[in-house]
Amino acid sequence: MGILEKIKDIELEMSRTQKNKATEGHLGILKSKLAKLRTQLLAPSKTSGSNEDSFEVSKYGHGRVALIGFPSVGKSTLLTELTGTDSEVAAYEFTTLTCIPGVIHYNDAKIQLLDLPGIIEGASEGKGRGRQVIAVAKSSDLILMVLDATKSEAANSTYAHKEILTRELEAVGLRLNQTPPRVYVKPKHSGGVQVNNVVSGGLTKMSESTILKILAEYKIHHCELLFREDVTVDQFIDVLEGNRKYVRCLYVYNKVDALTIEEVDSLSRRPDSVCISCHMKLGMDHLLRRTWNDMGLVRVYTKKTGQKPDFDEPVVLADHRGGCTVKHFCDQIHNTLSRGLKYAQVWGVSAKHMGQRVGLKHALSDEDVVQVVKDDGAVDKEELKGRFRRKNDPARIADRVKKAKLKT
Ligand SMILES: Nc1nc2c(ncn2[C@@H]2O[C@H](COP(=O)(O)OP(=O)(O)OP(=O)(O)O)[C@@H](O)[C@H]2O)c(=O)[nH]1
Ligand SMILES: [K+]
Ligand SMILES: [Mg+2]
Repeated sequence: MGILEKIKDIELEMSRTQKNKATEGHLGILKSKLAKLRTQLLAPSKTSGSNEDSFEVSKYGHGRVALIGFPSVGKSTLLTELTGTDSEVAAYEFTTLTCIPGVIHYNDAKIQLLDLPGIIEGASEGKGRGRQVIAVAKSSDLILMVLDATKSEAANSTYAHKEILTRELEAVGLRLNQTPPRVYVKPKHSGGVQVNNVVSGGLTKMSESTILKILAEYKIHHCELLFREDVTVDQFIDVLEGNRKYVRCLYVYNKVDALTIEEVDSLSRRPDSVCISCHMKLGMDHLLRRTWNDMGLVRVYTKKTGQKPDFDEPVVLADHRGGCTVKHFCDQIHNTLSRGLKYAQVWGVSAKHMGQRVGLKHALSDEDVVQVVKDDGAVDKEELKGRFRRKNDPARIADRVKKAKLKT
């Protein structure tokens, strides 16, 4: 039996199984099996094995945004509108057949925007060019899920489209607008499974026996588990699979020119949603602003002692877990800068007061001004190491001894 058939079988069994306390463990095992099969499906050594028709284009700029959506929702029209790059637009489906990159210039940053072929239900299992499209989505810092607003309320199909696409992306390990579950697994050689949970109110979404059954499915018999969050079975499996990608997603409803004001109003109130019309050039500024906010890019203006800040060319820092720090800023300018830093002075939102003196760990905010003060007296650690190495180099020692002998 092929992987796809096995997946179908398990999905069928799951749909037939009633959800209650008694079946929780069994469902947990089925979900783990499903997750493992899907991971197998993603493994690169598939029949063709080659990725010559992959859509991968090289990364460019300070971040990458992918346009994901059903055919003919207006992805290419949007790319052309935001970047000026031509991508063929037509009324028929599957006009775009490959990945077309463009660049958004916004707030002195360059953001790579990727137009992609439309995807349909079954994309994660290889329908259409679904797998290649999803691979590009996985490599992005933000996904713009483009939806056709005219197909919304009446048939409720925009809702359906959004759910279908979300399911397709989830099937390959993408998690939209979620944070990684705060559950930690420490494998051990013996001692069985030890469950520590620091969640007030305890774990309400799965029992300890379900946890053990799922662990057994992953052949984990000895480990220390720490739950800092009341997670679901699915989230727990995500932790064990370990290959999930957590990415931000904005839902972009295009073609609102064909809707009433009331309909637009209701769509734009949905979470993480933006209404636009490429034809009427509506909502573009708003979309760019939301894109910028979601990417978490930080602009830092540099300043030299006794001079005015340089507001022309900021250093743009990409989102780092735990924020963009003075260290990230220094590294972006030069890889040795942080070593010689005495302190940095900061003006802006992140500073407690104007010109606050801070160290490398200080987290910077967008549009901060930073002045680096170098410690000229301090000897560089790397330089010291180098000196030590040179001094103790056997060849040099031998050389020194030889010279000393010659003198005497
Ligand atoms: N009414 C209206 N039509 C639009 C708008 N934006 C795009 N369209 C039309 O929608 C159709 C599809 O546009 P495309 O940009 O080719 O859509 P796509 O998502 O790139 O399609 P594929 O590449 O085939 O997946 C074209 O006929 C566009 O003119 C809009 O804001 N309003
Ligand atoms: K089209
Ligand atoms: Mg297109």
